[in-house]
Amino acid sequence: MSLLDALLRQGALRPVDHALAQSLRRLGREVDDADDRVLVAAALASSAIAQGHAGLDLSRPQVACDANVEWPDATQWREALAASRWVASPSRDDASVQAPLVLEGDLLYLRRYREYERRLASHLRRIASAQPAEGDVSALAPLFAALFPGARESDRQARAAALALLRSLLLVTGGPGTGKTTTIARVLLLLIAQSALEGRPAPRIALAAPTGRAAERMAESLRAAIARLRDVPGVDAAWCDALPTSASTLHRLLGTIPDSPRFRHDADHPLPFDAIVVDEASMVDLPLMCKLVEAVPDGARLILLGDRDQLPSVEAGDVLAAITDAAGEGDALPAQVARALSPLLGEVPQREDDGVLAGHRVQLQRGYRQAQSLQLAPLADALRTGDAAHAITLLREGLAGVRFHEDVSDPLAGASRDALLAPWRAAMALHDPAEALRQAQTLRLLTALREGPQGAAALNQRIEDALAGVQRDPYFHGRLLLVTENSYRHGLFNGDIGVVQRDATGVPVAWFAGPDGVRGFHPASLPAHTGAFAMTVHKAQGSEFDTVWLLLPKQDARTLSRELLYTGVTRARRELHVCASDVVLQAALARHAQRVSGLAGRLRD
Ligand SMILES: Nc1ncnc2c1ncn2[C@@H]1O[C@H](COP(=O)(O)OP(=O)(O)OP(=O)(O)O)[C@@H](O)[C@H]1O
Repeated sequence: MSLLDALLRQGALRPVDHALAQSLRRLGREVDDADDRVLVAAALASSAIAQGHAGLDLSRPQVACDANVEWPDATQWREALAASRWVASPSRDDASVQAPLVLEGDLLYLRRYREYERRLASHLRRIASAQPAEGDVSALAPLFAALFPGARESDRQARAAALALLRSLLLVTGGPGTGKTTTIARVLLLLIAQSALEGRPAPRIALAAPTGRAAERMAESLRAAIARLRDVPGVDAAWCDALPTSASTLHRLLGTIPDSPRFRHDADHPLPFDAIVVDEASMVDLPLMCKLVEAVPDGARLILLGDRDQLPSVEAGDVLAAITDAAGEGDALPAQVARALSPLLGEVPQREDDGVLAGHRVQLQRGYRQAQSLQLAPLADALRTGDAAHAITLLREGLAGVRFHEDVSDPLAGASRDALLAPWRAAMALHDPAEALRQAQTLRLLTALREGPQGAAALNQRIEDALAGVQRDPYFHGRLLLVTENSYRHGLFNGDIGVVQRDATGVPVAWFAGPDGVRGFHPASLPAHTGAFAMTVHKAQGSEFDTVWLLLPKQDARTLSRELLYTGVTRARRELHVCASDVVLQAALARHAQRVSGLAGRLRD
């Protein structure tokens, strides 16, 4: 049996991957080029995209496909591909490729994804190598010192802000509550003050995030940060007034064109902004990040905020991780940059300027948000670093606000059932949509899986049965909804959460938060949606809840990883419940949500 047939028989390929291989086989017969290894590689390069990889790594095919087969030897496989007419082996920056597949080293790409990577790398280099026009930062020194009193004691937030003045491309990475938004509010204030001091118009600033919920949270945090800035001595109220207070989704920022994968803003029609700040950058996939950087005008700043330890984007990507890998830790600065920033930062450790992204990243380390009642940081650290023994000890010994329900596989049965349902029952008693939406954010049951008895779909069903009865109306008062596709017509986006309320006449209305208060829709007119009492950790990215119940499956599953656990627990603000066995925790923490990508290599060269 051919390898292609074996993979198909094991269910390791989707019909679309197989169809690609079949069409190459048909064409290949005509021209005597139908090597099974080439067809298999083509099918796997296609299926790899669906799993979030940019392409197929010939030296590690099992990363994209866990079938039980004997894989070809990587060297011979590469040679067979290099000899095929369907495969181009261009130089890294060659933009003239026509073949459907592209081989670079051990990486085999579908041409389109190799193009996304090539264009993304080239535009990141363009942005990174541009120098902002304003060179001298000394005039800002008094304001800088007022904003960052610890600037000379290696405060990372101060480092990030100072770098933002000098760099067109900056990555600010850090876990939840490390002050990314606070720092950005200060950066933007400094840019506005700089323009004012130099008699220039205030910079045009855009704030964006990959989902509507993340954009809302970003705007909320920024408004809170601006309110605090008004009390800092030396800060002019007019500068605060010039700060942006709303954020949009990336799709809205770039301007979707109905039925087209393209956006209104692109390299030929760049965004009309001087500074573009993108939050939750770990959720941005390769095609979208490519289109974003292409639309960044020459001379504008791009600031990416995110947590690289979180799950990567669902679609092909892990772009933030690749960029941060290429940029290094950022604990030391290239000598020239360190000198230019010394009026603000004093002495800063220096490093060789070794690559186009060196000195373009700062990792914030200290957490500030920690509620007294929730001692999350040690657990989050153990999960992030995959230290299973320590994580299990912490869970068993107890941390404030954290409950370990060891070996519990059904939190809807037994003692925890009422505790779980109580906040949703409380939301059902409310008649004000804004209040009900607020209450809806207080608790979430997060799962690793979507399907199966411990998947989000089945759990939602059971929660809805418990709340409204088996014979319920599908849109019962208090039902939580999760939008699962982007709809520009509605202004509703994948990941948006709504709540159903019955009006005085009993008609159901689904309410969602919007930029100017709540907005109501008739349920029948909504874009695709599901229940939202339980949701996957993937869908919860970019959101936070007062109380999180994290349920792991009874058995290990490929979707489990340290990134999934870290993302899940860091959604909790006040209280965290973990339902899992030690065996599954250990298996999950031994796995990385790794993604195959050539981006870091392209950015390092
Ligand atoms: N240097 C600081 N000193 C004191 N408090 C701070 C400092 N930086 C941030 N905080 C506080 O920590 C909290 C979290 O800050 P912020 O929202 O900026 O973090 P974040 O990294 O953007 O979080 P998230 O990733 O969850 O959005 C805020 O209440 C903020 O006031």
